[in-house]
Amino acid sequence: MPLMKSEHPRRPFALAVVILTLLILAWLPAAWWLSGSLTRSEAQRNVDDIRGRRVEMLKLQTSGFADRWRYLTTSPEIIANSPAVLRALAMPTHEHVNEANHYLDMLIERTIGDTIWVISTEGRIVLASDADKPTTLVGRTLHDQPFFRDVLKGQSGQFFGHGLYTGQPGFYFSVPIRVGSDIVGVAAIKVRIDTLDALFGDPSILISDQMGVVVMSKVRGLLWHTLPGAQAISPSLQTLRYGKASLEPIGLTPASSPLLPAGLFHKAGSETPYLFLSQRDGSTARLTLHMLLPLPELNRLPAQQRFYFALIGGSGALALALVTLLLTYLRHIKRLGRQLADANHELQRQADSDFLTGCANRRKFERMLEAELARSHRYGNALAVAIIDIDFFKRINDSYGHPVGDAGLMHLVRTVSAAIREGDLLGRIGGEEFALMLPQTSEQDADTVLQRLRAVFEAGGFTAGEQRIGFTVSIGYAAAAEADGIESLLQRADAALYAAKQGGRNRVCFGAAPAAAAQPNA
Ligand SMILES: Nc1nc2c(ncn2[C@@H]2O[C@H](COP(=O)(O)OP(=O)(O)OP(=O)(O)O)[C@@H](O)[C@H]2O)c(=O)[nH]1
Repeated sequence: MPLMKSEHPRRPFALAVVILTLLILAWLPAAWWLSGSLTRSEAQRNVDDIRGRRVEMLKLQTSGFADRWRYLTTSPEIIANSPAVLRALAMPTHEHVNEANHYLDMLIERTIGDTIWVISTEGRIVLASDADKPTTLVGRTLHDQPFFRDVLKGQSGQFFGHGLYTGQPGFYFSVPIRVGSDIVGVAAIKVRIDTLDALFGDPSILISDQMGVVVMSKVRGLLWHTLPGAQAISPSLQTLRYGKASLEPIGLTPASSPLLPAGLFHKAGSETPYLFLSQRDGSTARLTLHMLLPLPELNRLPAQQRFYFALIGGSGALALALVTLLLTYLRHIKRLGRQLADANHELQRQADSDFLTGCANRRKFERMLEAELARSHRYGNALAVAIIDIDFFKRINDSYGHPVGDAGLMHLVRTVSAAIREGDLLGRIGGEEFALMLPQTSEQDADTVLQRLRAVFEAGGFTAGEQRIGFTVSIGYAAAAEADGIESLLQRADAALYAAKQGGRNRVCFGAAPAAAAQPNA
């Protein structure tokens, strides 16, 4: 029997690699999903944070703008009731006109407006905040402009349009100037889109009018474009109000990427997600402030997901590898331990066995006899020991050769082993000398067993090649006495064997104990 089982040492690790590969294949999709949801929730947190801050900012901008707008819209009423203006209209002397122009100049400074005009009922500008400037429109006629024509008919309020002479777009606020029930003129104030632009430092802010058209944006590409949800405007009205026959939509579509938080937009032609916020104040009911903020950092979400995947997937795979290898290693160590124990057991068996016949050798036989003799002394059990020796064995060796002699020895072991009980033990204690231990066996029982054995050898034989070879055995035995150690017991059996040989061989002799020694359970 080989000392170690010939298991290939790499096999458990090959199995571990297969298991690990399967585990990693199952783990990777889970890690990808995990990294996606981690990226998404982190992006959601960031966007919520930005949205919260930007909404506050937009509210502040809107309320600041609304204050200025309110003052702008109430200015025409102040002008219409100004004594200086009324005086200049009633009595347009050089002095009254100068005084009124000076007043209008002071007033415009306090608003975000660009120009104040007082227009006569014929539509001619008679007073202006910029009357002393070369670019002034004093003396020009505005009778076709809605902010004059409609106001003269009794309407008043806010108008959007393009300057008749400058072509510049802007908002006009105008009211009729009354003396008693008569309309004696129109007070108007204009604020240019450019001026509104300059009010806002933030390029992400834009303003739309009540039609949903962008009327103020620092980003030129957005100006005069329509926002999502804008009203349909007829081409004629578009030309009249905005000086354009067609208005393009701004091109915002809701962004739908699995990694992006909800509520973001894409602008046509750009991959960058945008945050779009709107804020309206009651006093600027016809204007809405918006914030269109690009969030380029969100373009990195796929890269971030890949990074998390590398991190989560990699560390998970590493942990799986370590656990799998550790478990495999522990299993391997356990298996090696088992193999070592088996090998030790086998070594012990071989150390205790006779190399030729496989029965117990002298060392083992004496150890077992020692233990059995101690048991016999402790419990008073009977114990018999016999020594069996082949008669004229030398002749077999000499006649047929040593290998045939060996076969004879093996025949003896086979024959004796088949004839004895399970608790009995046969050991080879010399060249062709065997000892037989018979526990729980009295002298008489031993005699019976040994006589039968002797007879079996006498009648039987073994085959070597073509030959049938027989031999007889001589047996000497002794029964354990109280004072016996294994030496004295074996000595008596040996002396009995000697007697059997002397007595003519092929016989069984008993080696009685000295008279003083009592024999248990004889
Ligand atoms: N084939 C073989 N022969 C062995 C072995 N061990 C001892 N012998 C032989 O056993 C023989 C013992 O011879 P002797 O002691 O003269 O005894 P015997 O020929 O059996 O004669 P008696 O015992 O007096 O009947 C010797 O020739 C040994 O060489 C062994 O392992 N194999």
